[in-house]
Amino acid sequence: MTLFSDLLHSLSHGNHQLSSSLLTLFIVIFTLSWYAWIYNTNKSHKRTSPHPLPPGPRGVPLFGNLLSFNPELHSYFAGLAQIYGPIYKLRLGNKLGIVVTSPSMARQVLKDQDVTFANRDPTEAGRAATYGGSDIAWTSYGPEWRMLRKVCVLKLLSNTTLDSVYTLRRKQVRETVGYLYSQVGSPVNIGEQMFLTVLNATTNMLWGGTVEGEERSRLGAEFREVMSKMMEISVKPNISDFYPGLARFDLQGIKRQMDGLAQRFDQIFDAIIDQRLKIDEEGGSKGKDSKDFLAFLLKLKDEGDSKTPLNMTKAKALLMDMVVGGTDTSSNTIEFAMAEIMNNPEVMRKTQQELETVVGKDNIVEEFHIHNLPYLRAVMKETLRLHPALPFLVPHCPSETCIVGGYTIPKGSQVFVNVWAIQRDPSIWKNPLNFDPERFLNSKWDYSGSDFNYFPFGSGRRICVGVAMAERMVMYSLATLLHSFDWKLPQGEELDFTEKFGIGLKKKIPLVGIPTPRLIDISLYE
Ligand code: HEM
Repeated sequence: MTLFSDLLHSLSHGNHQLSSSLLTLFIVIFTLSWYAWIYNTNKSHKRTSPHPLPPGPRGVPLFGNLLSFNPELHSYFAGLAQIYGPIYKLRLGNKLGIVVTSPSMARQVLKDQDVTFANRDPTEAGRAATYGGSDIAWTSYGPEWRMLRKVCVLKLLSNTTLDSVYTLRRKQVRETVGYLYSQVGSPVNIGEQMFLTVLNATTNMLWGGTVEGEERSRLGAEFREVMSKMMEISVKPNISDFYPGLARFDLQGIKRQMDGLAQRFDQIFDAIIDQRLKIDEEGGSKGKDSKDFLAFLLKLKDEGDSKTPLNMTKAKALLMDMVVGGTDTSSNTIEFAMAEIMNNPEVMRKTQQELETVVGKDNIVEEFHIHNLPYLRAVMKETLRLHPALPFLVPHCPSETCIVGGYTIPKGSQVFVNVWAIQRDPSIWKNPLNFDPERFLNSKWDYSGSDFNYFPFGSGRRICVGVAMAERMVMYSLATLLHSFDWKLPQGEELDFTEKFGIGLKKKIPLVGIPTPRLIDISLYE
């Protein structure tokens, strides 16, 4: 099944059933406009630049290259790079896609011309989910984005703030340990448990000091439901993204569905914010003590910078980024790491040995321990080399026409940097498909994005804003899972590492493992 057959399927089965005559009319109009678009881009580009467009596969009228797309885009794009080279173009309906697959091209995009490429072209669903694209991930480079980024880096996701909300993360991780202990000897879906752990830990950090008890569980469950529906919709190929002229018709009803979910999400936020303001008004000690991201944001909103104020909509969009940006990426990384560790008994042994030395078997892992676990850190780095959560980063979009690798990249193109393929390139990495954490022990590679052979969090101005939180959450969860339990596969099952491309990269077949307790004192599981 190709990516586009999904799209045609949803068109014909969507709520907006198109009559065949209307569909024919659209096809005729858009075939003509597609030819006009190709003619104009080629002509204007030949007139203004001696540099050609990058090479690329021939497309068909109207669809461009979309019809031949394979849903596993990360490996499909890597395969095309073998034919067309480290930079090539794809026609995505009426849009131009540029795929970059070498460290030198990535450097030109993310470092040498960082400012030009520091923009985004939000999808219709992404825009609808984030208050019209008012969050960090979709806002284009400029004063608004700088203000949001500053709030995140200096206030919400700084080490000081993350330290101050540690108890809110810890609470969730300890609950998960308790749950796993109750499942000892039975198969557990590790990815699902980690998704819930990270999501609950994140919502705890967002508003965990504001709502308590049953109310928190109820809001958490509703939030989870809305989130998972949003993710489901976000991965559907949307005709409005490939033919912006058609966006206003929302032919598949994707924007309408996302608007509905965003509204539900907004109501949850409003309820929590009201509660928070009520606590503040009452002036009790609870309000003063409840340090969570919401408390930080509301304080910042009042103190804000007058030129680019942080209004309530942007504050909510920021909270949304924390959840969407942080949950799937971190939990998929933990799941892949666990799969690789379970597949490599020597890696499991070394990891547990390190934990025994640093934490001891009569103690539980605390987050501060992670600074003294170099081997586990190397395991996380190696996991992100082989399985980067966002294999194309978040696509970049040049604000003006520019030259990369001697080719013209027109303003407004969608640029996909295939970090997945670069981090598996045999000309860069020895035995690239082997899981070998040792290569990261005492190595120069880190998450700063300064080396274009290894940059799982991106590089330059748009580098992931949540690196510090991701590192804490992934390391702390892995350390806890491996310190508290031994893990084995259910009888007769084999590990499968097939990856599935969606909002990010995840395991196609969920990892199921059977936990056995390692600690003698059962009170350490409470
Ligand atoms: C293992 C976990 C994670 C990985 C691998 C990851 C990776 C990335 C990557 C590759 C980008 C795009 C960089 C680019 O476009 O050049 C990104 C952007 C972003 N990430 Fe993460 N991320 C992770 C966790 C998190 C967490 C925990 C948060 C927040 C709490 C977060 C928030 C964001 C945001 C807001 C952006 C957009 C930044 C911008 O456009 O300025 N991420 N992330």
